[in-house]
This record gives sequence, C-alpha cells and structure tokens, in this order.
Amino acid sequence: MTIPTTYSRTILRNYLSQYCPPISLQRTQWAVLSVISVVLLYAFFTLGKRPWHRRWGAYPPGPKGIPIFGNTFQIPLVAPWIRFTEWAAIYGDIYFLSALGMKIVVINSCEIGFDLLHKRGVNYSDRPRMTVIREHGGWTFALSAEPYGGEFHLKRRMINQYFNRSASAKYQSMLADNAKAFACSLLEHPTEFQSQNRMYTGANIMSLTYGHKVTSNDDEWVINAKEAIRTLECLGGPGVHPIDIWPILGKLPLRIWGTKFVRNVGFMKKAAERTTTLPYNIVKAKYFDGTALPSMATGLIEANLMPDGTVKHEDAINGVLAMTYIVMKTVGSLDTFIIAMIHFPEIQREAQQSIDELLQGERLPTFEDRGSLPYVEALYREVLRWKPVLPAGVPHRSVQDDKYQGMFIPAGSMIFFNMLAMMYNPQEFPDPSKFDPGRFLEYDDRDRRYSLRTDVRNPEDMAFGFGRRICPGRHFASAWIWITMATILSAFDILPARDQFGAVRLPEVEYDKGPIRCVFFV
Ligand code: HEM
Repeated sequence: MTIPTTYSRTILRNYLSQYCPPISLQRTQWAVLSVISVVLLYAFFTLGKRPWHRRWGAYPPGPKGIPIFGNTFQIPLVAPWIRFTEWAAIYGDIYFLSALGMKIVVINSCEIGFDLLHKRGVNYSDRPRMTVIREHGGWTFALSAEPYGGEFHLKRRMINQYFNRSASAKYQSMLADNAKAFACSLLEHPTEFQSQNRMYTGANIMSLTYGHKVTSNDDEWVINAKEAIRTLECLGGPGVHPIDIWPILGKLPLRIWGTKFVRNVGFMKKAAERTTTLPYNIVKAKYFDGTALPSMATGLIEANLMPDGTVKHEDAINGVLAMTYIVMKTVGSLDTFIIAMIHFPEIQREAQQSIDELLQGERLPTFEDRGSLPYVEALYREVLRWKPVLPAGVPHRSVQDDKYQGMFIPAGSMIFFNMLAMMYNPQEFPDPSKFDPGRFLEYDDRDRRYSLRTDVRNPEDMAFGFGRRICPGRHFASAWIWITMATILSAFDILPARDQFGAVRLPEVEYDKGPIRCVFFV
C-alpha cells in the first residue's frame, strides 16, 4: 500500500515501540479464532439482516474487507493506530471498518471528534466493554472503563469536585514545590531522570489522592502503580485486544492467547488489587483512627459517611481513586520533553533564553509567569503533539443509530478517535514529524517578542479526548507538565550522556526503547 509522503511511515512505526511486546498469535490460536468467527458470522448474517442500513444511508467509506471476516485480518493486533493513520490518508477524516460483526468507526479529525463525541455526547459517551481490563484484569470499577449511565455520572461528579479548573488551581503551590524538589533531586542524581520523573509524578498523585507521602523510589505504592501501568500496557492499548473487540472470545479459555497473556492478566489482577482496594483500606483505617492526612480519599469518605459508620458508594470512590495508571501518562510527556531537548539543543536554548529574559536569573518560574512565556507554552504544545501518549485515544461506543454528513453510524459501534492522525494532520501541522514549537508562534520583529498564534490549533483540544468523557485531570496534567518543564529549563542545561570513550550517546527518539541517557548540568 502506498501512503502519501506527508505521513512518515518511519515516524508512525516508531509508535510500535511505545507499547509492549507484540501479541503474537500462533497457528492453533488463529484456527480457533477462525472457527469461532465463522460461527459468529453465520449467526450475524442469518439473524442480523436489518433494514436500517438502506433507510439511513451508507456507512462511511473504508478499506474493502473480505467476505464474512470484513477487515479482521487487516487490523493489526499491536499498535493499530499506525494502520489507522495510514488509512486516514486514503479514506479521509472518518471511515468505517467491520470485523466479525463488530462495527468500528475511526475519527481522524478534531472537528468530527467534536461534532460527534462532544455535540452528540448523549449518543457517544459510552465505552466498549473493555473486557480484558474490566472482566479479566480486575479493574471492574475504574471510571475510565465505566459504561455511560448512573454510576458514571456519580464518579464524574466525585472526580470533577477535585480536578475541575478551580480545584486544580489550588494544587499549584504543591506542584511548584514538587517541581523544585524534583529539580533538587536531579542535582543529586543528574543521570537518573527517568526514575526521578516516575517517583515525582507518583508523589504528586499519591499525596493528592491518598495523602500518602512518597520519599523514595522504593516506595511500595509507587512500585505498585508502576506495575499496574506495566501490566496494562503489556496487554495493548485500552480496547484494542481481540477480546475487547469481540467480548464473546473472553468466554473461551484465556490460554488460547498464549501463556504470556494469561500470566499478564494474572499480574494485572494483582496490580489492580494493590493499587486500589489496598491503599483505600489503609487510608480508611487511618481516617477512623484519626491519623490520615487530608486527601481526596478522606474527603470522599467523609462526604459519604453514614451514621452507622459505613461508607456509601465505596466501589465508586475506589473507581475514582484508581486512576493512577492514566495519571502516570504525564510521565510519558515529560520523557518526550527531555528527549526533544537533547535532540534539538537550539530549541532548548531558545526556551531558556525566553525564561532568562523574563526572570533575569533571579528566581524560578511560577504559574503567574505562564502567560508571559509563549515560547515555553509552544514547547509544551509541541510535546503533546509530537508524541501523543494515547495515540488511538480511548475508544467510545455509540448507543443509538446515527446519521452524520449523510453517512450511517450504527448503534453499538466502537468509536476510535485517532489522536495520531489528528496530531499528524499535515494541513494543520505542516511537516508533522518535525519537532517544531515555532509552528505555534509568531515573531514580532519590532517588539522582538514571540506570541502564540491563534490560527493554529492547540493540541490540548485533542490530547485529552472529547465530550463527556474528556480527561477530568487535564488541568492538573497541564499544570504539572508545564511547571516541571519551566523549572528544569530555568535551572539546567540538558545534555546527552557520553559513553566511556567520551562519545555523545543520543537517546532513542522512542522513549520506551531503552533508558533516556542524559545529564543535567547547572
Ligand atoms: C499527559 C497527561 C494526560 C493525558 C494526555 C490524558 C489523556 C486522556 C485521554 C485521551 C482520555 C480519554 C478521553 C476520552 O475518552 O474522550 C483520558 C481519560 C481520563 N483521564 Fe486523563 N490524561 C492525562 C492525565 C490525567 C491525570 C493527571 C488524571 C487525573 C487526575 C487523569 C484522569 C483521567 C480519567 C479518570 C479518565 C477517564 C475519564 C472517563 O472515562 O470518563 N488523566 N485522559
């Protein structure tokens, strides 16, 4: 298949490395899958002939599949967003796939994401079943996998209370303090960015959610959170395993997916228990004996405390607190920032210069400076765009049949918003694989100042999703990433590490392809 040169196949392929080892199916597994598929398809075609298709119009365009199986064998099991993005270049901003009766709609433009997932949010805010994570992996109550409806609204209300824009503003001094502490730890350990990054991101969220103070990398809670992320990532992105696409496959013995898969599901279950129920029970016990530090957990316990001493909505509370794995995505954005600063030292210098001009080296940046540092803001936007941490988004599900621009979108479709295609749209972001904060800026020669362009889309519009399921932690994430970047830039030169012969060792552009070797130099 040829793809337009505007999409760099190499860059897209790089995303493969961000997710764990390929889920490789053996011949016997394919055989089992094929038999099941035929039976399913037979049922679907004999029982499922429906008149609506003709009444509502045609499906969106899409790659031609084969009889019965549709596009099943064209959708890669690993990193499907790469193929999704190649197809976007051919079939456009919205296209349709079918796989063994499962209808899949892929959205590749921000406008359509907004039209469907935001403006028609009532219809498009459900989640697919996410069978692997919820039913096998023990994340039954996680908000991110919750179906749209009663419990969802309760959980969103709980989380919004703590993370809406004004609530997030209250965390600014904590985030600024943590960023300073992070910078101090880099002074002490100038070659250990990655482990320090994970520790401080964990520290931010643990102290906020559970009032737990993280002091070292060996902290059990941080280790548990890292393990939870590892197990979740090893099973592919959310909603993309074949069992997620065809939940009926989950009824078969899990071992048909290989022993590695079974082992990982087991690890995932254990990690889910350790990062949700266990910390909650510890904090609850401390709350009742009066030793708990104030946190989101204690706030929610207090608000739901019954006269008989029980706590109502405990599952919902747990589901809201159990968001560490998504939160740890901020780690990926900061990794991207460091890699970019090492590969593009001239951009690093420009950002440092803009900070120095404003602060004159007299103090560290604060949130009040954010509006006066357009270059750093543009850098933050480019970090979000260049390597989206959730390249296929998190899938939604449509509840009812719908018609959009004359195309039919059937009820029960799995809706992917393909973040990678949106962020690499060459019309909005020319030469998309280039790391270039300048795309968001204009330079006034008279004032000799940068300002942010208003005619270029802010990647924040897409990076955090859409509509009623939009990331509730976006204000917090934006603040943490920004203050950390600004603090590091004002205090350090970020340099590539050298090997034992003194030769420069640039880190891989893909951050999961080994350690990020760098040095922080004051
Ligand atoms: C770089 C940082 C982050 C990125 C890029 C990010 C991105 C996303 C995206 C794309 C979604 C899916 C939205 C949708 O389905 O339309 C999401 C959901 C979610 N995010 Fe974030 N997020 C980040 C940090 C955070 C933080 C710091 C928190 C918590 C404070 C958080 C909590 C959540 C939760 C709970 C959901 C599930 C919402 C639901 O299903 O209703 N995220 N995030």
